[in-house]
Amino acid sequence: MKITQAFTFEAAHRLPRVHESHRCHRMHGHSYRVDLRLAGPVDPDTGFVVDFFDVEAAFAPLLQRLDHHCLNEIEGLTNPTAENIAIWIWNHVKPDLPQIAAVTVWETPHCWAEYEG
Ligand SMILES: Nc1nc2c(c(=O)[nH]1)N=C([C@H](O)[C@H](O)COP(=O)(O)OP(=O)(O)OP(=O)(O)O)CN2
Ligand SMILES: [Zn+2]
Repeated sequence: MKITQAFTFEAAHRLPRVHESHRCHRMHGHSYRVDLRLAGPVDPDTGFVVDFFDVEAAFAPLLQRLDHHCLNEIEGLTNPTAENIAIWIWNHVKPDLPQIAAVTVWETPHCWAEYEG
């Protein structure tokens, strides 16, 4: 069974590795969405793979580090592409949510990166 919980945060970033003529070289912001997908058996007692409340609690400290921050200033996110943000979230959330199966980072409603570990 797979379950997914979505979160949103606002953040600023710039992409230091693109050419200075690329508009994303300049500081700008996005309303990000993060989907955490978890996979595993349904517990016959609870009916849950994982309680959504537990997913929320596990992700809360990371959300706090991301929301209304400049992503480039976060350790491990000096090049904060959607791909690198997805990997960073995976690496930080995996110890508390071992059932994690995919992290999807939506930079805009049309562009996203999905990491499956
Ligand atoms: N593979 C990737 N390509 C790009 C990434 C990325 O993370 N991975 N990131 C960017 C920039 O961050 C850029 O800001 C993306 O936003 P954009 O698609 O330009 O959308 P905007 O909302 O900023 O612009 P509109 O076209 O006006 O909606 C670029 N490439
Ligand atoms: Zn951007």
